[in-house]
Amino acid sequence: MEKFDAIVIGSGQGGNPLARKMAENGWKTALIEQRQMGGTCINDGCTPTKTMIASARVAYLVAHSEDWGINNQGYTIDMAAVMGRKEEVVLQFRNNTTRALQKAGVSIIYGSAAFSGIKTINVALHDGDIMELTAPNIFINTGAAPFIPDIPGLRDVPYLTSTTLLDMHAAPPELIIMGGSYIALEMAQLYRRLGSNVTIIERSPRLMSKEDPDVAAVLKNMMEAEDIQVITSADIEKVMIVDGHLHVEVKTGSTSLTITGSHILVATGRQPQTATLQAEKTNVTLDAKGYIQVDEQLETSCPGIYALGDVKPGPAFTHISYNDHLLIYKNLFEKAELTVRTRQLPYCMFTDPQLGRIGLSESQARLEGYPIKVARIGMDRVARAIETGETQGFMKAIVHEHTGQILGVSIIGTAGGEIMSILQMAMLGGITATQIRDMIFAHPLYAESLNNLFMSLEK
Ligand SMILES: Cc1cc2nc3c(=O)[nH]c(=O)nc-3n(C[C@H](O)[C@H](O)[C@H](O)COP(=O)(O)OP(=O)(O)OC[C@H]3O[C@@H](n4cnc5c(N)ncnc54)[C@H](O)[C@@H]3O)c2cc1C
Ligand SMILES: NC(=O)c1ccc[n+]([C@@H]2O[C@H](COP(=O)([O-])OP(=O)(O)OC[C@H]3O[C@@H](n4cnc5c(N)ncnc54)[C@H](O)[C@@H]3O)[C@@H](O)[C@H]2O)c1
Repeated sequence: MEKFDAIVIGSGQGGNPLARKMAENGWKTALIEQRQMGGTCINDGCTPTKTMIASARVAYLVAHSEDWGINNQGYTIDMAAVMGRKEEVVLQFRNNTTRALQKAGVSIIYGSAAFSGIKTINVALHDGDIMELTAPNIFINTGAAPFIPDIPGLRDVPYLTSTTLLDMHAAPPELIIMGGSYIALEMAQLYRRLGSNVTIIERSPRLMSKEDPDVAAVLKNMMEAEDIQVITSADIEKVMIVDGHLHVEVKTGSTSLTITGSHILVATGRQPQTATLQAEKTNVTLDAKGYIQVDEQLETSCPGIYALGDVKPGPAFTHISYNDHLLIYKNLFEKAELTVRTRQLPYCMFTDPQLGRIGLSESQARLEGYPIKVARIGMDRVARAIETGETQGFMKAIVHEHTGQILGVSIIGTAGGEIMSILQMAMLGGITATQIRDMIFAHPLYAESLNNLFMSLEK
């Protein structure tokens, strides 16, 4: 049995920087990965999707170039080039990750890890051997994988997940998407722009159902403006193949529909990758859904074993996994007393235009009884948006009525995530709505309209 100071299971967005820093601090560190370095974000998630979304946006701009007074003679999509570009960026990020870990002296072990005892791990190596490891400090960063709901017929058809869709070398002619949240909306617009006919089928009454109704309404308009069919309040009753074509039987209210298509993408959420970890051999507790339970400092019920990223309950974003590593690292090596309780939770959905979000939504703030004022301005009143011809969406900020502090932000519009981040900084620094109303921003930035956003409170 080989002894280490630290073992990281999974090359996720928290595990990689943590392994590197521990090794740089002199800890003998092993990182075990069963697939590819870089985990979901680099290989199947953020990096490939955002790279392809960039190609899809170019296709959209070329298709609509006449709106900006530019005529063109038509265009074709070179899917091999789109995929090649995506694969190059993924490879670059994956190789950078591997190099950084190797440089720091991390022992990278390719194989599938499972606990064999409290602080001991067996790795089923890719060559068929078993390697035994032990360490006083173990960090579980095994992430999540697509959740496939139990719908009659679904498992009998060749359904796609976000991972397998990204491996297709042609856009599906008719793509049915189950789900109406992050993955569904980003993929719907991406593949529509690459030539697919797309139908979204969402169980909740609206898209992105955790967001405010006005946000969901803009998202629905955005999808429909690109001829993406959106069906909400939908119960999928059955999936089958008829004459080589997919049929999805849907009930919405009292109406029954059959949606047909060539491909179906299941985007109904993700589940933690803990099934093969054999956590029962340690004192690590899982919840009913298989997530690893942690305290506010991300330590599991077994002292010395921590969990980072999507494998624990809570928001599943790359930046959260990354911040998990920072919290653990600072607590272990710098004697900080950081907890997850007070940290900010920004996020951005990369539809075009983007949805940038942080803090309380308007509905949440009202439900929780905060005394609030709502600042709101349509993007069609933002000078920069009018000039660039991209006026979909709005900026909205939830402001505490008495203190002027910003409690939450929803920006749906071009550069929505970037504008949200400006207000995130204001929230962190305690800068009030009035201060931002009167601040000088360079003209004519999108940010300049933050003046007008907070002027709307005076009306
Ligand atoms: C299509 C898509 C798009 C996304 N876009 C965004 C985005 O734009 N922004 C954003 O913030 N988030 C996005 N996400 C979410 C983001 O990818 C995850 O939150 C992020 O990757 C965090 O992952 P992690 O650190 O928990 O682990 P992961 O990155 O999931 O890595 C876990 C690793 O552990 C390995 N592993 C699992 N079990 C074992 C085992 N037993 N032994 C050894 N290795 C094991 C896995 O192979 C994997 O490589 C997206 C996700 C998807 C699917
Ligand atoms: N830009 C980003 O940050 C980004 C992008 C992609 C993914 N992600 C992360 O990946 C995770 C997974 O994303 P996701 O969109 O798959 O999951 P999700 O959990 O956000 O949404 C799943 C959606 O599927 C719907 N649904 C569930 N069962 C259904 C059914 N039987 N029929 C129809 N609809 C059904 C739900 O109502 C929900 O709207 C998210 O937690 C997100 O944090 C983030």
